[in-house]
Amino acid sequence: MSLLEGFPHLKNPTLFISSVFERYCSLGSTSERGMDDDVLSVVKSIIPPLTSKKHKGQDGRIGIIGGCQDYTGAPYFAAISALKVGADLSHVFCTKDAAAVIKSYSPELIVHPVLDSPNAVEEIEKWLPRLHSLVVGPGLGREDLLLKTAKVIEKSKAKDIPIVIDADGLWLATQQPSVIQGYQKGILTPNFMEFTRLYEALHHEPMDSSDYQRSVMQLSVAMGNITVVLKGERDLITDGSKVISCSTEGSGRRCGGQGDLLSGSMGVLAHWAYAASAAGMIRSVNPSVVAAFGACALTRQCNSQAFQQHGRSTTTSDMIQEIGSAFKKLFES
Ligand SMILES: NC(=O)C1=CN([C@@H]2O[C@H](COP(=O)(O)OP(=O)(O)OC[C@H]3O[C@@H](n4cnc5c(N)ncnc54)[C@H](O)[C@@H]3O)[C@@H](O)[C@H]2O)[C@@H](O)CC1
Ligand SMILES: Nc1ncnc2c1ncn2[C@@H]1O[C@H](COP(=O)(O)OP(=O)(O)OP(=O)(O)O)[C@@H](O)[C@H]1O
Ligand SMILES: [Mg+2]
Repeated sequence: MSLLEGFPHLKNPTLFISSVFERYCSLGSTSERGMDDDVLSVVKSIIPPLTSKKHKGQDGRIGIIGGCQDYTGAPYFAAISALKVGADLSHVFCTKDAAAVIKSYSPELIVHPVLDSPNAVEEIEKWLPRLHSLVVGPGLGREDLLLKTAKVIEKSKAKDIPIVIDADGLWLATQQPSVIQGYQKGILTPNFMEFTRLYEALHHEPMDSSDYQRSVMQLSVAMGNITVVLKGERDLITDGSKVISCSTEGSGRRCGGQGDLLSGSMGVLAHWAYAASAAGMIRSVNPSVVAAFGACALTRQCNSQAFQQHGRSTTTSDMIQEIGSAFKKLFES
């Protein structure tokens, strides 16, 4: 379908983008394919052009907070995915013993072994003015590091930086919802278990598993209308006003690490979406929702492409190899 079909009166692309989004949000589930196309067109509009006029760093300096003795893969997957999506620099803030391991996976990442140092918050705070967005949680663990992380989140909010909270960052949000509650540039990306824990902590009752759309909307509202992405067979995305779903075809392969690819990608897209919004290129659309949809579609497309080649042996590293071509197929064609 032509993008302007149904909107012949709209000449202004900004208004057009707002309108397709409104139309998407208010439709039922019967024409999801067309709706996906409409939201994808909004995502396309936030992607910065590649020009010779830019300096290194302008398309994104992303920080990942996570990486401890047990988990080194998760922060690596998130950080390398951010680079592969198009960020210029990707920083990982992890513990000392995780740092050497993460560095050895890739020379492309900047790795700061600070998380378990006594002045961790100050060490990370130094970098915040140089970061465009933060992804908190992949491979962070659930121990005392969480307390330091809560302080970093507070400092980042004060600087108005988009913050994606995933994995063990969601454990922290479950213990202490106020750390992110009401912060409009915050995005939560729970899997089913993480969502259930968070829902039950906030609502003090079991979740109604017959109506996930309602539950995800309720959670977003309880969290002060921040954007929540419930990952699953269809990813449900809401900022508490409407629920949109992403059902880009993936595969039946559920290897660990796909969520890290998702949160790392979302970190970059959140920066781009908020930059596009600040420049007046998108209006009446929540940039967090746009970023969330883009990252979900991309992750699922990577999964589908990797599965076509590797079948049951597909791993997250295979999906990361597909980021370039999946991005091109979804957003640049
Ligand atoms: N290679 C790595 O280093 C990886 C580390 N990871 C890290 O591992 C830590 C724990 O993450 P988890 O995702 O395991 O945390 P959770 O405590 O949320 O565990 C989820 C568990 O629930 C199960 N589950 C998921 N969906 C379900 C559903 N619909 N119904 C029933 N059970 C379901 C999963 O099998 C998993 O064991 C995090 O720090 C995370 O970042 C993961 O990101 C995976 C990759
Ligand atoms: N049943 C499913 N069908 C298709 N895609 C799915 C399904 N479940 C999850 N996904 C996709 O996989 C991606 C990661 O979701 P998942 O629930 O595996 O996250 P996670 O448990 O946090 O992963 P990780 O192992 O990285 O922590 C999401 O983009 C989601 O769209
Ligand atoms: Mg996860």
